[in-house]
Amino acid sequence: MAAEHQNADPDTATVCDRDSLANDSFQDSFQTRVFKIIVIGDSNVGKTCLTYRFCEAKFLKNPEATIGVDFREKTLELGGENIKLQIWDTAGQERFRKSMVEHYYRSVHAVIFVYDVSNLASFENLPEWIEECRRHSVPLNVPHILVGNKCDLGRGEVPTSLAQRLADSYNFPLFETSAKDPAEKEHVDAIFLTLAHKLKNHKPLRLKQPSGSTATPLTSEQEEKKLCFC
Ligand SMILES: Nc1nc2c(ncn2[C@@H]2O[C@H](COP(=O)(O)OP(=O)(O)OP(=O)(O)O)[C@@H](O)[C@H]2O)c(=O)[nH]1
Repeated sequence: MAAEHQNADPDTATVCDRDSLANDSFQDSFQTRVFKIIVIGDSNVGKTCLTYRFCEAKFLKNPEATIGVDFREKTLELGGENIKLQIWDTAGQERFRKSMVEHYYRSVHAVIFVYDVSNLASFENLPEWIEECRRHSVPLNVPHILVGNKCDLGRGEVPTSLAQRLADSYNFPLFETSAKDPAEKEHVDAIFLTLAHKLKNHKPLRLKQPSGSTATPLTSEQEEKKLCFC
């Protein structure tokens, strides 16, 4: 199985949030605060490619449909503090979500909703994804972001004005970008950086070290990579 598309073991994947209190970040052994971000939306909108673009700074060619969940991690240095984003890339296809849905939403710190600007149905389905979050008790006060992906294909199906109206109605920030277009890399980074800044100030530092926090990211090399945006 390719390292970049390894599906997480549900048991392993939930260790970190099982041990953390709801909506509290926890510190890993390197004194880094860890935050869980879930990426949700219809199948094929580019959730995997967006996550990969941010974590690996590349466009993932020929991704397979996500089964259950993949997760990746990236550590950022913000204002002298290490912030680790643990990004849960969830399956859009219903048949691949069933057994995992409860895990996605548990102890989540932020939510990214993705639609495809060239696919109106993926935009029209957003309220259902938002409703699913509510059903699983994701607190309203955790940061939520709306992302229109595939802007390289044009916004013919979902103009910015339409997307902005929906974003305003929920009071979510809106980003439009492309995981494919290398020139959009900074915009993709900006999505995750915006969240990291919000999360950094969101909760006081939690000092307790969770026992057995052995969640395994897709690749270990991501942990080594640190971006300094100070
Ligand atoms: N043109 C274009 N294609 C993209 C972009 N992002 C992703 N794709 C393509 O869209 C398809 C689906 O991408 P994925 O990232 O696997 O989509 P997903 O939302 O993770 O899909 P599921 O795993 O089924 O939920 C692939 O063929 C990608 O190459 C983009 O920004 N522009």
